[in-house]
Amino acid sequence: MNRGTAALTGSARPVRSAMSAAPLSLRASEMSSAVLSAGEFGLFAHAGRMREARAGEPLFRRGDLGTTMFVIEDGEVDLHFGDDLVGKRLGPYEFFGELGLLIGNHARTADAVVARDARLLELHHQEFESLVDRDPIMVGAFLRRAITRVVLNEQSLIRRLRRRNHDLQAALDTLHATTRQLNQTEELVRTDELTGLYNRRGLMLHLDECRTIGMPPTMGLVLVDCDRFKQVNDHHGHVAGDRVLQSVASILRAVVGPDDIACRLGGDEFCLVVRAGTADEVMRFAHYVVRTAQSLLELDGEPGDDADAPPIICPLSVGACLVAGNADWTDWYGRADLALYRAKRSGGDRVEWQDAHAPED
Ligand SMILES: Nc1nc2c(ncn2[C@@H]2O[C@H](COP(=O)(O)OP(=O)(O)OP(=O)(O)O)[C@@H](O)[C@H]2O)c(=O)[nH]1
Repeated sequence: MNRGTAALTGSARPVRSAMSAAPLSLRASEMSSAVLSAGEFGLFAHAGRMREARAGEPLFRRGDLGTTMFVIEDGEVDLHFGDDLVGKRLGPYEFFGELGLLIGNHARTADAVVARDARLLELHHQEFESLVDRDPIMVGAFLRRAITRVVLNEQSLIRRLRRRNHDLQAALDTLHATTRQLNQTEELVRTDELTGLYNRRGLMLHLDECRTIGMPPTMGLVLVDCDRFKQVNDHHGHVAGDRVLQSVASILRAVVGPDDIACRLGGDEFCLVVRAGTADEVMRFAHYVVRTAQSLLELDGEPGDDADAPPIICPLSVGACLVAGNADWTDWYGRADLALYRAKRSGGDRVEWQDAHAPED
C-alpha cells in the first residue's frame, strides 16, 4: 500500500482553500466542484492507496458495482456516460466515483478510462470511514460537497432529458406532418384532377395492394365510354365537355360501395371494378349507369329547354364482364373492351356482356 503522503504535501496543487475553513459560504458551483483541496487530498492519502495507471487502462465500467473513489494526482481520466450524453475529462485533484465510496456497491454510471498516464489515489468505503475520527470537519465538508454535486448533476441530467424529450416531441410532430403531406401527395398522384375519381395509376396501385392482401376469386369489370363525346366539345366547348365528364363521374361514384372502385381511365373512358360473384350482380351496376345517364338526358331535353344549351350528360356505352381475381389487368380490360366495342357498334347507349368463353367477334 502506498500512502503517498510525501508526494502530497509538497506537490499538491491546492485549487482553493481547505473546505473546512468556510464551507457554508461557498457558492453552488464551488459546492459542486470535483476538485479536492490540498488539505483534503492530504487527509484522504492517509487512508487510501496510490496507484499508477497507463493511458487506455479502464478503471471501471458502467454498471460495475463500485466501493471506491478515485482522485487524480497526476494525468487525466475520461468519463463516458454512454448514449449521447456529454463525457468529461478530469485532471489533477479532481475526484470521481464518489457514490461508490458514499453508498458502497453502487452501480457505476460511467466508464472511467485513463486518458493520459496517471497517478491515482484510490480510497475504499471503509478507509474513508476511518477518516471521520481523524478530521470530522473536513470529512463533513467533503460529504456536503459530494452530495451537492450529486444533486446538481441529477438536476442537470433531468433538465437535459426534458430538453431531449421536447426535441423528440418536436421531431415526432415534424414526422407526423411529413407523413400527412406524403399521404396527401400520394392521394393526389392517384386521383384524377377533373373528376376526383381514381386515375389509371391509382387503379393499378389499388389492384397491386389488393393482390398483396388477397384478391377475391371473381370481380366485376364495367367499362364505360361516352358516346359521341367529341361532338359535345366541338359544339359546346371544352368546359361543357368537362362538365359532362364530371356528371359521368358522379353517376359512378353514386353506385360504388366501399369495396368497389370507380376510375377515370383517361379521356372519356371510365370503369368500375366491383366485388361480384355472378353476371347478374355486375349487370346491375352496368344497367344502373346507362339508365341514370338516360334519365338525365330526358331531363335535359324537356320541352321548353334551350335546345342549344350545353348538355349535362351524354349517352353512355358499357361493356361488362366477370373476371378472375388471379388474372391480370390486360386480360380483364381486353374482355370488357370486346363487350364495349359491340355496344358502340350497335349504336351505343346500351350495355353489352362479355362471357368468359363466348366467341370473340
Ligand atoms: N372536355 C374534355 N374533353 C376531353 C378530355 N379528355 C379527352 N377529351 C376529348 O374527348 C374526345 C374523345 O373523342 P373520341 O375518342 O372520338 O370519342 P367519341 O367522340 O365519344 O366517339 P365514340 O366513342 O365513338 O362515340 C376527344 O375529342 C378528346 O379531345 C377532357 O379532359 N375534357
